[in-house]
Amino acid sequence: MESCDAAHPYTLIGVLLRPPTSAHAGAAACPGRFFRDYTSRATNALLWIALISVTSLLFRRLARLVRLWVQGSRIPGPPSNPFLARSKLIAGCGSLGSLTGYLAELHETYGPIVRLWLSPTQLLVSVKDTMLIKEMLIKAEDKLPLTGRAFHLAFGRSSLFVSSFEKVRKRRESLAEYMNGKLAVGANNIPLKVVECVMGRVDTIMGKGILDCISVSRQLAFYILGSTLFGDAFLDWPKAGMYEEILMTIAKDGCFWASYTVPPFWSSTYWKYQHMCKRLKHLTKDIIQHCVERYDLLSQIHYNSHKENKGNEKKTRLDAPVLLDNATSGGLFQKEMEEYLISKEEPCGNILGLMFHGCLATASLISSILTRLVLHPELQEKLYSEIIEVREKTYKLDSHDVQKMNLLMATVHESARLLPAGPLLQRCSLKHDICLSSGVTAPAGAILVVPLQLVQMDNAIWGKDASQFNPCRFFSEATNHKGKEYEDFGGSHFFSEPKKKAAFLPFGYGTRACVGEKFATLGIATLIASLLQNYEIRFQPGLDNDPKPIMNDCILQLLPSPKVVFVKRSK
Ligand code: HEM
Repeated sequence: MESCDAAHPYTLIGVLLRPPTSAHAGAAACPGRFFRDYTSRATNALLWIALISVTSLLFRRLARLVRLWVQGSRIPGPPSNPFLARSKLIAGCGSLGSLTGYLAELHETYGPIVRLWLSPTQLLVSVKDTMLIKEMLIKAEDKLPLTGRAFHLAFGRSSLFVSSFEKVRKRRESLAEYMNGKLAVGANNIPLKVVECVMGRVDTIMGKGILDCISVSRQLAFYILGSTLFGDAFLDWPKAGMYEEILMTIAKDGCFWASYTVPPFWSSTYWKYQHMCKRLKHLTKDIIQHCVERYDLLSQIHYNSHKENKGNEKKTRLDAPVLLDNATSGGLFQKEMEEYLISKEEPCGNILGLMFHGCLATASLISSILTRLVLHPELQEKLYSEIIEVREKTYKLDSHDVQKMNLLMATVHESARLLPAGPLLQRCSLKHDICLSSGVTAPAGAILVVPLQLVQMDNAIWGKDASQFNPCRFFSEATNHKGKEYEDFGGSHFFSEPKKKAAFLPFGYGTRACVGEKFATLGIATLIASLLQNYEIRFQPGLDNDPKPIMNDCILQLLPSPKVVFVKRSK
């Protein structure tokens, strides 16, 4: 008989090779030993399983990395070792002023597709040729995981702005339908109310001191989007100012904190950021509550859920805000609103994400337009005449009338061309390699980008004056169609040349293109028309304003925000 203390082969192979009889005999002779034996073997087996899983995971990662290096090295680009990538990148961007400047030089040397190592595990592939851009933006369906993480960290669970296309596909479809239908109608009425609301505030701010284009644009964007999503109740919501401030602060830091793979729990600044995100969520719940009280949403939802049983006809509320009106008709935010009302814990991720992206992008475009208008008083006068001409034939200015204003629409497009919301359109394909018709294969996981400023200001496509502000370049087709209403306005009707059309990408293109393009274009144009109809925008007198755009190599720098005044027009 074996002693209880006898040495056992506590290894996987040992366990497998051991004759079963001895174990049974030992266990029968000493019952405590059976359990000890059993526990040790189970622990051993678990450790082995863990070791094998971790090793295979590491091998898979290593294999993916080697694949990335091999495939990356086949794409044209500067000869660089992925391990020395960061220092090369910093040197390249430093000497040429920005990443876009560096990419411009690389495209000049290596052609329309260029690779650049950002770190040993991060490969950036930049595409500049318009046909290849289209192909890439259709084939690459995912966004960078960093984007999804930034939204998730700041706003919580969401079914929009998530990295994987599979996860956003359904929500995108319902949102697109909603935006292109109801919001386009809502855009008719909102801007004038927003202009009145913001101008009331602008008068107060001007009384206190100086007003700059960026802060006015932020307020306009914030209120136009807020009142579109939440209804008129948003305009008199007392906490709107605080909401805007927190939203903008979170916008600045989002990507920085999301860049940590493990959240930096040790940093007090991180907790301050988290605290701010929490406050924003509370404020979102507050505005929903405010709307609920204003429009008696609860009874609407209740009424709605019982209407089929009772056979009642649906009541139409003409004054209902888009969000709430939509809630009653079973669309966009009904799920969020109902979940919130039931659980009181709904993080409102989609609402916050839309407010965040919509406000930032819309504010940037409005600011770009206002700056052009102050710089070009003659354009302002022409636009005013165009607005008055259309206005005389109509009862009240709406988005259908605005589509007839060719110069105004061209001004919105030209401003978007010269200053897109971000310097790069980014995509990636999480699972599959992307094979392009040029023969280049971008490996799965690579960061695929379109350098927007280079494409939208390419002399070869837009002509020698590509970097100049000239709304008339969009006119070729618009003038031919003068007087015709653009039912399907999507930003492309002005172009007669397919090359230019393909090189105009401020709202992206393809599978993950902006869902709010039509709404934003029409909403902003209607807003600018309402603004110019009532006010003239001028430089603040007595200040040293030099807002001329700066050209650095081929890259247009951000416009400085000129200090402005709004002068009421005499009717
Ligand atoms: C001037 C205003 C705007 C600009 C310049 C803009 C621009 C963009 C761009 C460049 C993208 C990425 C497209 C791509 O990767 O191909 C995007 C995505 C998106 N935009 Fe906008 N946007 C604006 C306003 C809005 C508004 C007002 C909304 C809705 C309220 C909106 C909703 C979205 C959504 C949901 C996505 C994400 C699509 C996805 O990831 O699947 N946008 N936008």
